[in-house]
Amino acid sequence: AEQLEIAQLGNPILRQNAQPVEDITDTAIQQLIDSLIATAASANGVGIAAPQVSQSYRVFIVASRPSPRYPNAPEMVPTAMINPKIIAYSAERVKGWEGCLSVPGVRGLVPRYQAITVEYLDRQGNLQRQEFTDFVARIFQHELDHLDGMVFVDRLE
Ligand SMILES: O=C(O)C[C@@H](Cc1ccccc1)[C@H](O)SCc1ccccc1
Ligand SMILES: [Zn+2]
Repeated sequence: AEQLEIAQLGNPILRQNAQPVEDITDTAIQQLIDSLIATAASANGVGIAAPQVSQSYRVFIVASRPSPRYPNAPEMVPTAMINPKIIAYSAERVKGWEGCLSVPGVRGLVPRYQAITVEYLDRQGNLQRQEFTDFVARIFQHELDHLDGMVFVDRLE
């Protein structure tokens, strides 16, 4: 699949509220998912959201893997999450370092819920309900923000 250009902060597409996906079987959506996976891999990302490749749809990829800053992050198969939402979250929030492919060269300490219960449709259209903690929870919240026109620098305390 093709690698797509990543919109940079200042591009209004990053500030829009993305649209829900109506038809998951649409080949355009399936191709978008493949391109998102390829783009995240080539950019060494652990996640990427459709608005970052200028497609204002509610879909993102979570692809956690160990990194120097998060050495015990789980190795995940890159997972497409369509029309995702958080249905429960922990009281406590944890600060952690984040970066963003749309904000190069910037790192910041961002407070995120330590544990979340989420629902999303997978690329086969099956409803998934899962609990994520720590780094994977952080990536999910970072990517969900992108669908709501938010960027991590908005959350720096
Ligand atoms: O722009 C994005 O959405 C990709 C983000 C994903 C991320 C969110 C929260 C915390 C860490 C990463 C990153 O830019 S991907 C690059 C990266 C990879 C591992 C650790 C930190 C940053
Ligand atoms: Zn980002």
